[in-house]
Amino acid sequence: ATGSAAAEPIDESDQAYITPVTIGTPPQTLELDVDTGSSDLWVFSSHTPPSQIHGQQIYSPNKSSTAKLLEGHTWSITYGDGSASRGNVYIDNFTVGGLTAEKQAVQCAQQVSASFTRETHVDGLIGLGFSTLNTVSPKSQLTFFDNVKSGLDSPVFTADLKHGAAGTYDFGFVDKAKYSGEITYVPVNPDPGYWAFNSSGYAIGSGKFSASAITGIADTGTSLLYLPTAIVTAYYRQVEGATNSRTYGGYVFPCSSSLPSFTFGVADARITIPSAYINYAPITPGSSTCFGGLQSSSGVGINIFGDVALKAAFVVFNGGSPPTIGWAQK
Ligand SMILES: C[C@H](Cc1ccc(C(C)(C)C)cc1)[C@H](NN)c1nnnn1Cc1ccc2c(c1)OCO2
Repeated sequence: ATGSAAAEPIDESDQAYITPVTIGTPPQTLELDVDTGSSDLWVFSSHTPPSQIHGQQIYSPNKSSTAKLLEGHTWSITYGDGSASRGNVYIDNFTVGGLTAEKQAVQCAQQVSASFTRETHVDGLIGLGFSTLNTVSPKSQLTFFDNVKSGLDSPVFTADLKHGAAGTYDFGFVDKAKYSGEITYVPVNPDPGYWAFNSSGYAIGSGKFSASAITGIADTGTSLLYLPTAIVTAYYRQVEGATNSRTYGGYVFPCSSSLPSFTFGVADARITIPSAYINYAPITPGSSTCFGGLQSSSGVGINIFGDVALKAAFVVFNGGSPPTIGWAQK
């Protein structure tokens, strides 16, 4: 089996991407944020206090003839940006891009933080990290990918995210039409539960490539690219008027500044992020000060190749044994 689903940016800065899914019988449609950096599949639901719902679509298990409460199980997650949610768990049919997991654990929110309430377009998250990170207790649950993997033509899913346009998540196959050149695969360390891999170094603009092993995670659920401070300061040294703002929590610069591109290595392959992707967004709508799409990882604790990096490439998340991750230009 194979599947293919759209990944639509929720705003003009590609802060997050949403993918349509259907849950239950008859099918209820929600739009979820595919997140390879976490492993809980949770949704706004009929159990979410109305005061915490601000336009989101909800899943009502009591309207699904195939929903079954997972008795005595709860979940609670706090994300690295401080966002959080918790609730109970139902087992139901879950379909993404024409691919159905019959008995998917659908975690229903009974509480969401203000950051989720504020994001009216996001009805929940599909965690596609490793199932070891799932927070359901007392028995942790499998991700959608782990549930459908054995039935896929190939145990993979791919991300083709785009800047200001709809991209795709494919399941079970690698679409040759979506990339150019060759895909370079490198090992993944699944122990932390993320798609952790080593980048081989970086270059700023047309500068020379600096070889250095950078361990990071490929995270579709994070907007920006977070790298070691030394790399980030070297980058913004080349940007007129760039400052590291305590007020805005990172590097900002005049929106009119010209920015160098940023290249990162994957083994002997090179992925170049166009400068436009690093001019992330005005600090507030209409401001002439812009926030950088490349920021220091020192406050985050881990290097994250988020959407700013991912949308410059075609990425293969290979769930075989051993797991690997593939990167190609496009
Ligand atoms: C933050 C997302 C999880 C999320 C996604 C979307 C949303 C909104 C819908 C409200 C837009 C909130 C939260 C990330 N996913 N793997 C994550 N979950 N746990 N760690 N990370 C990565 C990290 C960690 C720390 C950081 C960070 C990033 O950005 C700033 O500081």
